[in-house]
Amino acid sequence: MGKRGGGRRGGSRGGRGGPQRPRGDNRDSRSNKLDIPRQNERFERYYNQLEILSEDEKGAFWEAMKRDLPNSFRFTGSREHALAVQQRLRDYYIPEITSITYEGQYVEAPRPVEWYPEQLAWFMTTPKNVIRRFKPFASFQKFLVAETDVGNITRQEVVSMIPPLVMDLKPGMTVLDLCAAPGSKSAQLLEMIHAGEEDRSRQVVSSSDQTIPEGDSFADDGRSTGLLIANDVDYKRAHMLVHQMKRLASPNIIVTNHDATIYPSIKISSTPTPEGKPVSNRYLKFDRILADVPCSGDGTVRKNMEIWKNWTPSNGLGLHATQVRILVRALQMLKVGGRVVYSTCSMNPVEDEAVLAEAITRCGGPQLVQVVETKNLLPGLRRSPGLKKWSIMDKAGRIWEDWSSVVKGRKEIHDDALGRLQEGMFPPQEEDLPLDRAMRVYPHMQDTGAFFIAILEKKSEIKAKPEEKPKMKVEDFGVEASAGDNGTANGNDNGNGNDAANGTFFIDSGTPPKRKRDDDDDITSPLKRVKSEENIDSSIARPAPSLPNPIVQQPTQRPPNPSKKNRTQAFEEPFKYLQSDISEIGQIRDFYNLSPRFPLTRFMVRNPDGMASKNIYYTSELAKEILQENEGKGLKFVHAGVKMFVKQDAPSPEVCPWRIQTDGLRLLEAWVGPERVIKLQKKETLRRLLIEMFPRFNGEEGKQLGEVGEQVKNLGMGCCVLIVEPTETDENKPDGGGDEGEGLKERMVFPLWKSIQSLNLMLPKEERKAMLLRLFNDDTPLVNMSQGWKDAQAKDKAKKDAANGSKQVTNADGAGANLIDKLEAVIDARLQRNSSSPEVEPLDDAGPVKEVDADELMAGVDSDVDEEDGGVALT
Ligand SMILES: C[S@@+](CC[C@H](N)C(=O)[O-])C[C@H]1O[C@@H](n2cnc3c(N)ncnc32)[C@H](O)[C@@H]1O
Repeated sequence: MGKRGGGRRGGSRGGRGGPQRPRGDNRDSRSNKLDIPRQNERFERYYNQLEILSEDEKGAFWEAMKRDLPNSFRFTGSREHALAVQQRLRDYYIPEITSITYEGQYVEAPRPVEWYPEQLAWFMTTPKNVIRRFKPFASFQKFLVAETDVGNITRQEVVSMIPPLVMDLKPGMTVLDLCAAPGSKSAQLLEMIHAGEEDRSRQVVSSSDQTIPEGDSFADDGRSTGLLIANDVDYKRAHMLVHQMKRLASPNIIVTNHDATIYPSIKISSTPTPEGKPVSNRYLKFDRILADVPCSGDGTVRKNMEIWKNWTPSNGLGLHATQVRILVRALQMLKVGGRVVYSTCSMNPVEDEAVLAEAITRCGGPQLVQVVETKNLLPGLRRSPGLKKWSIMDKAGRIWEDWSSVVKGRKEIHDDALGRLQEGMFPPQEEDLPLDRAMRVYPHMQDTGAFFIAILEKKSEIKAKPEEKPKMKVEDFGVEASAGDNGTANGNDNGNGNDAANGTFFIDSGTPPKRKRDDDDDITSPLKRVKSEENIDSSIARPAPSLPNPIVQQPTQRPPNPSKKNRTQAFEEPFKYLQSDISEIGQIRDFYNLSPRFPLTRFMVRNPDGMASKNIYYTSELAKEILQENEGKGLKFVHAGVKMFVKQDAPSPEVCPWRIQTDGLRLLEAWVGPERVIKLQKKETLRRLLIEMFPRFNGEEGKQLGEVGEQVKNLGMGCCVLIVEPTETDENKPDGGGDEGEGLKERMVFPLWKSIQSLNLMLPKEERKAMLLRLFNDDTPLVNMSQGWKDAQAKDKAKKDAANGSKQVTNADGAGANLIDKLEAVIDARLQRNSSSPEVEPLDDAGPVKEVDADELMAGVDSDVDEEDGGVALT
C-alpha cells in the first residue's frame, strides 16, 4: 500500500497534536513529569488485593510499573516496503550499534518484538548515558526521524499493537474502528486490508484475460475490495486521524465523526435479492469491529506519569457505562459470524471483564455472543487470562466483593460513593461465562505497558435489551440523590456526558447519556433518525463489487462555510463523483493511455459543484457506494479518497494538465500505457534524480542521467511514471554485501515531470532526503539545478553582453533560448509551488551530527502524534 510523505508533521514537538512548543519547554515538562512521585496508596492497594498476580510476581510488576517505558516503533506501509526499510536498520545501524562497548559490555541495541509478524515492530531500552556517548545513535536517530517524517516508521506502544493482530482480518473485509484517533491501530488495520494488493495487481497486469486467477481477492482485478471506517467522536481528534490515514494513501478508508454509543447505521445500495425480491433499505454490517474504547488508561502509567497523581477508583467506574454502550452498539452492527475486538489500556476489571459480561448479557447471553479463546494467538507474547472474579473499589476507597454487599451497605453507609456502583460492574452470576479467554498483558511480562484484549464472536442475530436504569432509591443512599449530575456542567456535552470539544471525558459520570436511546433497534443518529439494520433481512449479503452507472450529483447549495476560527461544528466539503465521460477524464485516459481495466467511474472531487477543477480523488467501489447512498442522511464523513490527479498549467495543448499525484500513483501505475513509462535500473541514476531538482536532460548534463536521460528524449512533455526496476538480489549482489552494487533491490515508482529542458522527480524534499539516507547513506544537500543553469546563463549572458557592448541578443536562436528559459522558469516555479514538488526554500543541510540523549533519540520521531492509548484526561 502507498505511503505519503510530505513534510515534517505540523507542530512536530507539540505532543498530542498540540501547538508547537519551544524545545526547552518540552524538557521542562518532561523533567516535571519525572518529578512525580511514583506511588498512590489506593492504586497500589486496589491492584494488590485483586490477586491478579502471584505474590512472587507482584514485586516485578510494581517495579516495572515505576520504570520508564522503552521506546518502540513499527515499520509501516506495504509489507514489501516496510521490510525494505527494516532491512536498512538491520544491515547498517544495528551492526554499528552492537559493536559499541561500554564499561566492558556491549550496549543494548534496538530489538525486534518477538511475537510481531515478520519482526516489523522494534523496541529499545538503551539508557541515556550510553546514548550520549556514542555517535552511531545520533545517525540512527537521523534515520528514525527521516523515515518517520515520510511515514515509513510509526512510533507506537508495543502493547497497543496487539488488538489489530488478533482480529483475523482478511483483505476483502469491511471493518469499523469505533474509537480510532489518533489512529495507530487504524493504520495497522488498513495495512491488513491492503495485504498482497500490489502483487495481485501486477499479476493481473502481466496475465492475459484467461490466466487471471479466480476468487474474491481478484474480484476487482487484484485491488483490495475491503473497507475501513475509522471513527472518533472528537472532531479535532478525527482530523488527527485523517492526517495519519492520509499517509497511507488508501482509497479503502472513510473517516467519520460520531459518538460510537449511537453510531448511525450506514445505508448501502438497494439491489434486489438473488431471487429478485426488491429490498428497499439495506444497511452495512461489518466483518470486524475494533472497540478500543476510552478508558482510565492506568496501563499507560509508565508513559503518563500523571496517573500516579490522579488515579482514583472513580476513573474506571465513570467510564463503565459508556464502554458497555460502545460494545453493545458494536455487536449490533456486526455480521453474524463477525468479530468485535474489545480493548483498553486499563487493568481495571470494571472497564474490562465487567464490560464484556454486561454487554453479552444485554445482547442475549453467551449463546448469541461468544468469548473467543485468545491463549494460542501471537505465540511468544506473555499474557495472563482474563479474570472471572474481582472486587470493586468505591470512590471512598472501600472494597466491595459483590453486589449484594453493596445493597446491604447502602443501608448503613451514608455517603454518595456507593451511588457510583452498579450491579453490572460485578462478576456475572453466570459463572461459566468464559471471561478467562480474554488476555491481560502486564508491564513486567515483557517490559511494556499494560493492555486488555478480548474477542467476541456474534453467533446469531441479536436484539439488545434496553439499558436498565440504576435501581437506586433515595433511601438506598441515606443521602439526597442529586438530580441531573451528568457531568455536563460546562455545557459542552456530546450527549455522552463527555466534553468532545476538548477531548476530555468526565470519567466520574456514571449516568446514562443525555441523548438516550429508547430502543436499541431504532437508533437516532445525531442529525437524523436512521433506521436500524436489525430490522433488515440480515441474510442479504453485500453484493460483490460492481460498477454501477456513474451518478453525477446535482450541484447542491453550498452550506455557509464557517470561518476556521468558529469551526466547533464539523464542516466538510462534499464528496461528488464524476461522470466517466466528461472531457477531463477522457483527456487523462488518453494521455496516460490507461488500460480499460482501470475503473474511470470512481473519480471524485471535493467541491459542491462537482467540477473537476483542481484535484481529482479516487476511492474504492464500496467507499463510493457508501458516500453516495448516505449523502444528506446525517452521516458525518470527514475524509475519503486518495488524491490521484492535480491540475496545473500545461506548456502546450497536447500536454495533459492533470499530473499524477504520488499518493495515487501506486493505484494507477500498473494501468498506465508504456508510452508514459520510463524505467530506471541504475542506482546512480536514482541518486542523481533524488539529489538534483530540475536536471537538464540534454547535452552533458543529460548524459549524467544515464538510461533515464536516453529514454526521456523520445517522451512527450508532461507527467510520466518512473519505475525503478530491482536488478539486485541477495544472490547477485557483489562480494561484501552492503550498498556497493549498481542496481537496486526494491521496486519503486515515482511521478516524473518532463519540461522543455529539464526533468523533475515529483517527490517532496523530506522523502528525497529519507530515501538518500536509506538507499545511499547519503545526506548530501539537495541541489536545485534550475538555479545552477539559470545562474550560468546569467553569467554567460553578462559575458556576451560585455563582448557585444551590451547589445541585446536579437538573433533567432538567442531569442528562442530566452523564451524557452522563461517558460521553463514559469513551469518550474509552478511545479515548485505544488504540494508534492520540492518547496522553494533554501536547501538546508541535515546539520552536523550531535550527541543526543534517550528522550531526544525518539523526540523528533512522531512527536506530534498522540500515541497514547489513554485517550482520557484524568480530571
Ligand atoms: C483509547 S483512544 C483510541 C486509540 C486509538 N484506537 C489508537 O490506536 O490510536 C480512545 C478514543 O476514543 C474516542 N472516544 C471517546 N468517547 C467516544 C465515543 N463515545 N465515541 C467514539 N469515540 C470516542 C476518544 O476521542 C479517543 O480518541
